[in-house]
Amino acid sequence: MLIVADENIPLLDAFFEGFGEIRRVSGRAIDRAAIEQADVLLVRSVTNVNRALLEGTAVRFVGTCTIGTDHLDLDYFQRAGIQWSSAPGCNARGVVDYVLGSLLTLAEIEGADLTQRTYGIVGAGEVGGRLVKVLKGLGWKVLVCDPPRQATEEGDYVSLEQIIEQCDVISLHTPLKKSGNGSTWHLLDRQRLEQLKPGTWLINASRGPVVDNTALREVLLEREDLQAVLDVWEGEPEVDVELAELCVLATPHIAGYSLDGKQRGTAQIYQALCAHLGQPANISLSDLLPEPWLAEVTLNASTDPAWALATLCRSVYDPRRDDADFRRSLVGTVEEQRKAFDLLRKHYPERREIDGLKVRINGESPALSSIVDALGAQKNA
Ligand SMILES: NC(=O)C1=CN([C@@H]2O[C@H](COP(=O)(O)OP(=O)(O)OC[C@H]3O[C@@H](n4cnc5c(N)ncnc54)[C@H](O)[C@@H]3O)[C@@H](O)[C@H]2O)C=CC1
Ligand SMILES: O=C(O)C(=O)[C@H](O)COP(=O)(O)O
Repeated sequence: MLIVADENIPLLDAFFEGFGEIRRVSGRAIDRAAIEQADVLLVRSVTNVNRALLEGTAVRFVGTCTIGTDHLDLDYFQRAGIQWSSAPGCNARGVVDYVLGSLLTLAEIEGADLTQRTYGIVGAGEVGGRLVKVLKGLGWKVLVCDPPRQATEEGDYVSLEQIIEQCDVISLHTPLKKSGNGSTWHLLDRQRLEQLKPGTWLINASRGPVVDNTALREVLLEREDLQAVLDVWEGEPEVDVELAELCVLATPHIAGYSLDGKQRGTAQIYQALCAHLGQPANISLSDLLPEPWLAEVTLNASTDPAWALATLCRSVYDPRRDDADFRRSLVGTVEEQRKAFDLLRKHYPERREIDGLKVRINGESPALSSIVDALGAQKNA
């Protein structure tokens, strides 16, 4: 069996060498010639997999080690009888940690009290659902907009219009659906961006085109009260540099780039391929994932809760480092910037997730205890 795989998929040998030959290719360079003889194609989000790529090849299984599937032509897969799998939820925790880190930075810059804001989460699936749980666990006011879930599930949902009217913070976690019923392309268009409440913080770690980037640039230029955090960009790896400069935090699509999340994505696709081939999945991620570099954090019971929250989040991840690296890369020609975008992602440093962190509290503190619980970190007696 020949497996053609994006070279940026971690643990390729550990999970897939038993299946046959693995041929590594740069994700953006995967073309028909590269996959002509392949039986299995393993990709990440940068490879568009569609009829033009697949028709006439031997590929019968496509795995994407990502949550998002907007780079896959699923209708064509169905028509052509091609099996496929994504990795639902694999890096959702990483995105939650990114949003928490962004909120801490915004609060510091604005001198704002995070406990007094109203949060609007748009899209309450793997990422948004976990984020809602963390924010509610912290005792913060959260509104949730998810029309597809609202149509099929019980729950307290509001409309996007209510989110725009009532929320001080809006975080977007919908998939990108480019057209048709339920399209999320330019979900935040110029009109909706103009309607944002004074002082709104807008965070987009979903897909770039969910926000009209040109309109956002223009609105940010007109309205100094708005603050934006962008991890994803229309047209990435090419980025609107002026828009990036207007953002409080700008990062190169790394919100979900925890080591745990990336390796979990590979493990999920391994399991899906085993199921496709009718084989047992004997390799376990827990045997491969290294111990976190930071095993434990100790807090004194007298620690201020806001300080404790910031310390715990930042001990695991602080998006200001990624923001600084990204801004340094926004120089030179467009081609150089595109390469830099990909290189920052390819050589991303090890980052772990908050729920792998052990926290020891010296003494009794119900306030600190509930913060640790809300973050999903582990309490060490
Ligand atoms: N920046 C990054 O590194 C990452 C970005 N992502 C992006 O985040 C997206 C969401 O991820 P998950 O939560 O795992 O997906 P999911 O599929 O579990 O949840 C998406 C939710 O959005 C809802 N939704 C769909 N259309 C909507 C609309 N118009 N308004 C409000 N809600 C709507 C769905 O009903 C669903 O509940 C992914 O599709 C991917 O594009 C995911 C992981 C990492
Ligand atoms: O899982 C997703 O969806 C994401 O957005 C991934 O974090 C994207 O990572 P790459 O596939 O672009 O490396």
